[in-house]
Amino acid sequence: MTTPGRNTARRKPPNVLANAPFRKLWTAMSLCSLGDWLNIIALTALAGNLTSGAGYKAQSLAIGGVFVAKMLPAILLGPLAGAFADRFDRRLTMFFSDLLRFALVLSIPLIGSYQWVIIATFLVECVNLFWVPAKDATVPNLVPKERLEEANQLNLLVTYGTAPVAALLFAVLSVADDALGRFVPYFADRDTYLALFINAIAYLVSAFIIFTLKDISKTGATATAISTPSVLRQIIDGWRFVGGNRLIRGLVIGMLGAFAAGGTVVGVAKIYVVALQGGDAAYGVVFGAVFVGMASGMFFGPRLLRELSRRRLFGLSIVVAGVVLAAIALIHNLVIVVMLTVVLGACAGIAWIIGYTMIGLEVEDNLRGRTFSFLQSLARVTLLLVVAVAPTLAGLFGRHEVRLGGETVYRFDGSNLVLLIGALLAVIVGLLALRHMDDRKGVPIVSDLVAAARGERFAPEETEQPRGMFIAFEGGEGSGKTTQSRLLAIWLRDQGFDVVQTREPGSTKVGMRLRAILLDAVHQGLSARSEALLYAADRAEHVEKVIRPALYRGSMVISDRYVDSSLAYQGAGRALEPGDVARINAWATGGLVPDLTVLIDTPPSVGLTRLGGAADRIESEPLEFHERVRREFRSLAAAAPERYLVVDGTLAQEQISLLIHDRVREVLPDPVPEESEDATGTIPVIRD
Ligand SMILES: Nc1ncnc2c1ncn2[C@@H]1O[C@H](COP(=O)(O)OP(=O)(O)O)[C@@H](O)[C@H]1O
Ligand SMILES: Cc1cn([C@H]2C[C@H](O)[C@@H](COP(=O)(O)OP(=O)(O)O)O2)c(=O)[nH]c1=O
Repeated sequence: MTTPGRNTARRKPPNVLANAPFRKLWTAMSLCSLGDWLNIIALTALAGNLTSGAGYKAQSLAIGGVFVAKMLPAILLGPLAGAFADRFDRRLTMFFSDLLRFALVLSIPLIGSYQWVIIATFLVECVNLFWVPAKDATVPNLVPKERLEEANQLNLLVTYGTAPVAALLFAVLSVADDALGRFVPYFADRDTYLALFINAIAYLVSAFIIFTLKDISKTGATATAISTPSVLRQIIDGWRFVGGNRLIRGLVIGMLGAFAAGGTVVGVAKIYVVALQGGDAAYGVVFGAVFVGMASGMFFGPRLLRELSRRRLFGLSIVVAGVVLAAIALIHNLVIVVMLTVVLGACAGIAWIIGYTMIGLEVEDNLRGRTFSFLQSLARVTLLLVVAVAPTLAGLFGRHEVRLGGETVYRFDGSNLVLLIGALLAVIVGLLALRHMDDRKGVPIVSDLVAAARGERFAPEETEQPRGMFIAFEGGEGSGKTTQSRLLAIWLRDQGFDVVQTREPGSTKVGMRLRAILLDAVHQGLSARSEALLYAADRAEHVEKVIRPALYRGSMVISDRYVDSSLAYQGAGRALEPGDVARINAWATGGLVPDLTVLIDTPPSVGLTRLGGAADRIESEPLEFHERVRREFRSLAAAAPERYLVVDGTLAQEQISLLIHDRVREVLPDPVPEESEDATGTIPVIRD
């Protein structure tokens, strides 16, 4: 913890935990969260133990019952209690809630009947409905506004971060309970009691801390009123504005799929562990494994396979979660199941964090808060359904044995079935996400994965190159590029090709803005480097949004200017390092090189005089600049004659066209017969 004024003194303001009242509240919250998690694990385990003589079906249903009792109050009565809680003195509300929870939890082992487990669970959750909103409303009172986000993050950390701690603590406590049972007969065969006692004490300590926290305002009057719309309302409203966005819809469904996969394990863990001859300690370990995995997935996920498209990683992690879940369902070995559960949790965590981040980026600022609360409500309902339905379904299916010939018998119980169904769902959801959200269509996912594992981004080989053809026109000002590229487009269309005619800069939405900056004579002070970067930015958009998609469709793409213009104008004209200009452009275009570049070589003295209208920022450069540009174009062409056609721009338009056709005909996928030249004769002359 940070002390104000010490290591954070210089630039960073002090950590929110330096605020003593908030620190106290946070400690109480951490204890309660730990208690809550311990409570759910201990009670489901206890429900299983109390009904162990009643058969598989009754035992499963009993565990499902605890989950339902645990989650129902929040969904049914949440908003009601929220409104109520705001009218009372918050400190006393929390204090008495803690005392009540202490008494209720303590009564469970003392009474020791299944019915009371369910009733007490339900009551504890009803009390929680008062505690939580009182706590939520108190935080903004104790913490300055600019620290609120940090405080909320800390809240989230203890809410979920205490789960694995509680699970492991439970495992340790049930072992300790066994040991204690040898000396104190009361604890013998009462594996979960110690955990419940600790749980009760956590609430009691929290009550004490809250009681000493005098800074909590007495009523809700001074605080920002918090209104919590019902979970159902949030979901309906939320779907209205995110349902229309295809990407977000995919993300939400995928995230819930991942969540449900983790939830199935939690739901049937107890009965599955019993079937695998594991005790309560083993149950705690499996429960904890899900959360340890999730936490590490959320932490390492963003760092994992950096070169892989996030959308692909999202879909893949859900598919892998499904496959791992299937393995968990089928392999009857506790140690392997625990290890696989960590992997499953990690996959779910990766999917969750990627989805969360992507939604954060996609959704506009003013809708983001609502979207996240929608997501959390939906996750809660999904979890409720899964943890309640999973054990119930498992119970109804019952226990089965399959004879595999001879002595070998394979057990296939309800829990195996439920896990398999969960696995199937996750795989389907993951595959749908991969198909609908893929941003690297045409690139095999395996090659992408192998490259990403090596820390590289996979660039398609020659054989996977787009089917279309890319022709660029280059040359100085007024050399006739626009005229000739249009004529070529018309000629190719006449041959039946699908042609996309485009130009640089300014062929995309962003590109048009960049063009305005680049060519407006007003921006005289633009530095050479930023000019080069802006042209490269325009090109990156152009390649990704226009050229590549067209090439993948099999179209002919004709671009008026491309990378060579930057090499000539920014490299030679502005005297930037040619290697640098080439590198940023190779990066911007993902290495896309034209199949043919037509250089219309015209002396600047001729070209510039052909232009009408006011000169733009580049046209108004001195003649010497344009001479350098021309020389660079020519030397680029000379260096790779197989990819260039250099034509004399002072020839007549028709002559230039014929020269271009001759060369293009050679490189076309289906050679165009000479007679087709007649078609061009009918084309009207194009004037600018
Ligand atoms: N071969 C040519 N001979 C004479 N004028 C030409 C020729 N090609 C084009 N022009 C004219 O020169 C001007 C500039 O041509 P344009 O195709 O816009 O060049 P660029 O796109 O290279 O700036 C236009 O008015 C066009 O009609
Ligand atoms: C594409 C590109 C263009 N330019 C300059 C050259 C041109 O003067 C201008 C493009 O203007 P534009 O009006 O399209 O002219 P033109 O008909 O001559 O192609 O941008 C660069 O300096 N670097 C580049 O990478």
